[in-house]
Amino acid sequence: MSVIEVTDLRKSYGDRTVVDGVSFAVEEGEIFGILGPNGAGKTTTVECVEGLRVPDAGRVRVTGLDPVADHARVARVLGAQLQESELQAKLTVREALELYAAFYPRPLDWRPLAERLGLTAKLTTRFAKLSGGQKQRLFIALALIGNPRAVVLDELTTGLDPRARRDTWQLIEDVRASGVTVLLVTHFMEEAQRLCDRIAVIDKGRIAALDTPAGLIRRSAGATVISFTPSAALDDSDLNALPGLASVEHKDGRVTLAGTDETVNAVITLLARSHVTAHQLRVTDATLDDAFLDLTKETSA
Ligand SMILES: Nc1ncnc2c1ncn2[C@@H]1O[C@H](COP(=O)(O)OP(=O)(O)OP(=O)(O)O)[C@@H](O)[C@H]1O
Repeated sequence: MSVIEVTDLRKSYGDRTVVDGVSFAVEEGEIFGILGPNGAGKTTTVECVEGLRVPDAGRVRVTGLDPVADHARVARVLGAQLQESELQAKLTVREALELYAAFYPRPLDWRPLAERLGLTAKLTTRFAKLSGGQKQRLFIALALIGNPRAVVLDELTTGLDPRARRDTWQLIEDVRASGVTVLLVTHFMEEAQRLCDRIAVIDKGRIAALDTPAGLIRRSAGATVISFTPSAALDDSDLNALPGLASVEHKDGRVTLAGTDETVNAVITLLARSHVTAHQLRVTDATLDDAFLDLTKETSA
């Protein structure tokens, strides 16, 4: 059984449909990413998983339980990261940990948890005095304190500096290594590429693609990019006829082609046949960024 199962989820606000038939399943021990542009419906989707919103249609199960009908039991198996505004400014780190531990029947011991998250030196510090990274670490601790099987982390690293973001990534990897399944909502491609086993790309309330990061890159047009400055002009019709070609661009005497490995081989053959030398030849893999733009471009046009 999957830890989280979402089947044909639909949710509208008034006459605006923001989640329009979303389905995915998160397996035990996975870091599963939900990636999408602003307003795509990511938060609404995970709030339905958490039982904070009631779906209009479709089915959501968390370890087989309905998050709305079985809200109390779901809250015990699914940890949720809190939004900043939900903690009182004067609460110390220790008080917050003790308070939240008291909500659960079998909480983790907060001391080793605080130690693991690098909060031991901050136990007497009030919430308002914590840095952005320390607050995020506390939110992770509070999401884990109930000893959940899975945890939802929504935009956890937004607003953090690059160092704090990297530290948080390490923590998320540690959380998974400790056996907790992670559902991660993010805007950051690099974060998704680095952390997630699989990613659902959500756009306008629908799943545009669901695959591993490498699979998403492979399936987008133009997974390989080749660029060079030709010693003599190449015939455009020859370039356009290259197999697997996704796009051709000419700029400042440089030719940039997006395509597949087949395109690379064919362009090399074409250059040799045309006796044209390719100066500063570069072949690079597309990034998840490129794949994301490609996967969401049809619906955003
Ligand atoms: N309670 C609500 N009432 C009306 N509209 C809402 C409500 N909550 C969200 N929306 C709208 O639904 C759409 C989807 O919002 P949602 O927060 O799910 O998107 P998101 O993908 O998480 O976006 P972001 O990345 O910007 O957080 C947005 O246009 C938002 O303005």
